[in-house]
Amino acid sequence: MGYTSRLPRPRLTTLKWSSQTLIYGYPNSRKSLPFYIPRGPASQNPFTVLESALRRSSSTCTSSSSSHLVRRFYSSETTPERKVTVLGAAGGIGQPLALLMKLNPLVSRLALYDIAGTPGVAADVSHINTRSEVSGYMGEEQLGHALEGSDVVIIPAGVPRKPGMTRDDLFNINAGIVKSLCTAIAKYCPNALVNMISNPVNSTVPIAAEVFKKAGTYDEKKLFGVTTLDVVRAKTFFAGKAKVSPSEVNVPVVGGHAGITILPLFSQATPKGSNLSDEEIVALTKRTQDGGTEVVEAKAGKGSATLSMAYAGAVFADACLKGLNGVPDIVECSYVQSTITELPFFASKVRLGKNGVEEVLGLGPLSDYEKEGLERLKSELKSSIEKGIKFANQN
Ligand SMILES: NC(=O)c1ccc[n+]([C@@H]2O[C@H](COP(=O)([O-])OP(=O)(O)OC[C@H]3O[C@@H](n4cnc5c(N)ncnc54)[C@H](O)[C@@H]3O)[C@@H](O)[C@H]2O)c1
Ligand SMILES: O=C(O)C[C@H](O)C(=O)O
Repeated sequence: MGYTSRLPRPRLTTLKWSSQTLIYGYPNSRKSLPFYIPRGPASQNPFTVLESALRRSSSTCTSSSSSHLVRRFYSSETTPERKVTVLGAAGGIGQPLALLMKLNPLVSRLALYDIAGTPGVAADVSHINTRSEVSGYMGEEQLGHALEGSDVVIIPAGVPRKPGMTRDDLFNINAGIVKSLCTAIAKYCPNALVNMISNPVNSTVPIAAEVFKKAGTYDEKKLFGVTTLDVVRAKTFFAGKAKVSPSEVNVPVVGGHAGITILPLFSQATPKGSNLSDEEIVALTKRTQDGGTEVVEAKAGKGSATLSMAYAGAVFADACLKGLNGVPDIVECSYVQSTITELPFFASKVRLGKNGVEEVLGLGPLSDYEKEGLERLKSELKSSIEKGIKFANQN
């Protein structure tokens, strides 16, 4: 693949340390592409504005981390070392997500992996003077290096939709990609938290679970389908109608991540008192369910949501890192193994902690409209889960 195939022995090695720069490259090869990794002091971190935005919206549903605790965990002296790996890092989501993770002061090592194009993305992102050391990996033979020692693995690898397609139409290509990436995760970083973005999420998460079970590494607390973009959309659309600031809104979104399986619970939206009519709630629900399609159609064949997804992915990964670091009361919606309905996987609020999922929270009181929506989504979600499980065990 690309430049790696021309290299004698593509083993990344630390060639030189200085107080500012770590140079990764290939020993004895003048052709190798060194990555210059700035190691500036945390005080130069330009992330402050984005950091506070992430902190504010990191409670998709709720977060009550006190500001002094957040400050303590963000200080460079006490923040633990955390490695984050992005698989599919050169893609439409992968690139802005790599940027956002480079801006996150909780990350000390950022590994960027793709089947093509990673050296350029890694070199580019590595010039940003924030805490983390960046390294790029390309081609299957480097996947293990990308994953080793990782605390959080984010997976936006695979093909996106074009107009007229459902997310399930991506299954034939993306199921195999997810299966092989998860096989490598089981081998190289079995304890990492896995944030699955690749569609169809309703099936790719069960595929990942089956792969981990076969490898003997499955821990249901560590596998997440990223449904944060549904929450981000629900907040934005609700705020527009209720004429409040989107950053003040909280709306849980439950179920799954495709069409009617996306169920926003506007009856639980805060701030309360918006007095939206039943018709307005129905329209907001439909717009949230069709949010992905709205972007796919607007992009007219050039892919699906990338920038808003990178933002949502960064918010969710940030919440996972805070949980790992022991920040209390980190609650996000995510598609996880669940017993809150009869379905084995279901999206709901989850409390994140040092081991991943600390608690899967219940649905709370539902309106009659939401109760109907819940019953309506179950058969589609069930068959997407079964399709994923069958694929993982047949292939
Ligand atoms: N969960 C969500 O809310 C959500 C939102 C938006 C998009 N998505 C999904 O995310 C996925 C990626 O979307 P995108 O717009 O970034 O697509 P993209 O085509 O722009 O990028 C995908 C990247 O994956 C890489 N890739 C392909 N096979 C790989 C492999 N085996 N290992 C590593 N990398 C590999 C490609 O080289 C490419 O760089 C799609 O499946 C899309 O449907 C999910
Ligand atoms: O809609 C898509 O295909 C991408 C993603 O699932 C989204 O919700 O934007």
